[in-house]
Amino acid sequence: MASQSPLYIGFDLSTQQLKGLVVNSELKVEYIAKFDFDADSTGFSIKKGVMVNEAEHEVFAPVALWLQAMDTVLESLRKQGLDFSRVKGISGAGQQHGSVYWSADAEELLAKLDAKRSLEEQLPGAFSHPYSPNWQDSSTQKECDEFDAVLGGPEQLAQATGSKAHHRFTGPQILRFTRKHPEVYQKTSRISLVSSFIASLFLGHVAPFDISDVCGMNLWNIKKGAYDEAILKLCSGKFDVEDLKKKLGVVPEDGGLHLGQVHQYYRERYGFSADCTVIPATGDNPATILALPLRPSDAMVSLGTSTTFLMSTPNYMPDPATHFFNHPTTAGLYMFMLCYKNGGLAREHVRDAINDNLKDTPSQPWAHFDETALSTPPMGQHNANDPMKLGLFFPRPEIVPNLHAGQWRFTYNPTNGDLTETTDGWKTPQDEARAIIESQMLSLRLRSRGLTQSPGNGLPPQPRRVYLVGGGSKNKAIAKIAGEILGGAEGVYKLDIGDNACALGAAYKAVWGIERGEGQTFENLIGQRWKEEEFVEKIAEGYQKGVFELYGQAVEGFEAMEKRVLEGVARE
Ligand SMILES: Nc1ncnc2c1ncn2[C@@H]1O[C@H](COP(=O)(O)OP(=O)(O)O)[C@@H](O)[C@H]1O
Ligand SMILES: O=C(CO)[C@@H](O)[C@H](O)COP(=O)(O)O
Repeated sequence: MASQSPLYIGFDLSTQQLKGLVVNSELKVEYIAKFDFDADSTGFSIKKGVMVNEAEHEVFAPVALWLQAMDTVLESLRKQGLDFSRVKGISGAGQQHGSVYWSADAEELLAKLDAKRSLEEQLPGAFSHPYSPNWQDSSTQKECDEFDAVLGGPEQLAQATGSKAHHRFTGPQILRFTRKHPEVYQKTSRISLVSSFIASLFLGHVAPFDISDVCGMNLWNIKKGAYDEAILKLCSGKFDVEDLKKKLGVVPEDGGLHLGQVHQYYRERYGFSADCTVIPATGDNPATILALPLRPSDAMVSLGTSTTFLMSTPNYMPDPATHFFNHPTTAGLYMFMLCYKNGGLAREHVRDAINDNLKDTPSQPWAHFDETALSTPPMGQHNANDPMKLGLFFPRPEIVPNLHAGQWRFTYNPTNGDLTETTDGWKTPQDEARAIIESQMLSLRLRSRGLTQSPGNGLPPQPRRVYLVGGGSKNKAIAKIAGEILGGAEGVYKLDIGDNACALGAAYKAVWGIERGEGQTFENLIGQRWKEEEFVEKIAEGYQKGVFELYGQAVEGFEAMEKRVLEGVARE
């Protein structure tokens, strides 16, 4: 007989899909429902979840699409037999940086939701603008230049807000909105992030921003724990800064705060109980670090379409090349993040070139790529005296470092520091299988090395464990090379939850928000219930003496190579 433990829902509203995942108090997944925007929606001209205006480099999503998705996911959970009356908490994970513009009628429409009708039928009038700018948007170069300048330079902006200005960050997006749609901006009553939009739907009124996700706006002064007045002034454009403050609202510090009970609509339509509580939804990356009791010395690498590298750390060390956010649950901790546009797609290019070269597409499409990568020695050095082969593989413009699309190949001699841009000695595409994995992992090691410490026993600074999530985490060749480069005193692990890390993290956040004892941290509560043997699998060794140190030399060459390429591009 099914247990009658309380249940918790985590919603993941990502670029391409909405998921609803239900766990019990023991953290066991009981139900999952998924709505794929391209495959399952009706009435929207979207591709990969978004619409594009190439001329202005705009990427955006229709908000009504998300309403249709929420109606369908709730219906699907009902059809699967979920007893909604057992659900005690709801939280969520939203794609970061996207903003939702609410109309003057929003609060009334949310409050008066009629259980006989769908959200999609009732809420379109709640938005002053039907679209939400997406994280892939790059229309805000002018605004980013202004943001970077407002406190003196990108370093100062990163120091204050955790990041230099980025096209996708919500502050530059809002400033552009005030210019492109001034009348609509004036008619906008509130602005939500995708995360607080999810919470708003369930509360029946506009929810505040989440303490972690607010750091993806370039507006929040992380150390002061308040909006930065000078930046807000810039962001309000020609409009009143006090009015912008009202549109943004206050930001509660507690990530486990009880925002309120689920709205009557959900009680009548689905059978939620009156004591089901809404806990702040956060960004998808902050939610991902909540998918396990991550320790400050652990690292997570998400190998999806893009690559993200996440760590939880007590050290706030902002830099224009990286991101810091408040930790979503634990005051005094921060989330460190690197976000690359070139991840899975770039690896697929090399994989396809290798398959084409062999005139063979095996049923397991990664088989030749993996075999080639593993039979190539580190940096293609067959002998210790051979130069190291290093490259950058960016089929799409990259964020880290900020470079246009391109491919660059070098050789590097660590003994004398000789660095030459050349394809001499490179066997293409064979050498590229290992080189592309090395390139991606060396970039992570370069940018995270200031945050790692020695795990003891005389070992060099490195993560305690490296956890892999996302589509690429199925690949053991990538895991092996990741361990050789990043280390990991205890090894490289895969989270056994397929591609559901952020929905799971959101559901765990709801468990913690409702069931925590006085002062009990997320790590403590989830740590006590976490079943290591069921939830993670060790898939590769981490630190290996000799090879880790060899890659330490390669990091130096890699850093010099990036610098050389950036200088070259600046001269173009
Ligand atoms: N066996 C595999 N080896 C390497 N990469 C893989 C493998 N299986 C899937 N992938 C990669 O996973 C990526 C998709 O990951 P996923 O986490 O689902 O993406 P998203 O970020 O869109 O949610 C694709 O780019 C694909 O190349
Ligand atoms: O922009 C960022 C992080 O800064 C992205 O990681 C988005 O948060 C993307 O979410 P997905 O929908 O791809 O998961």
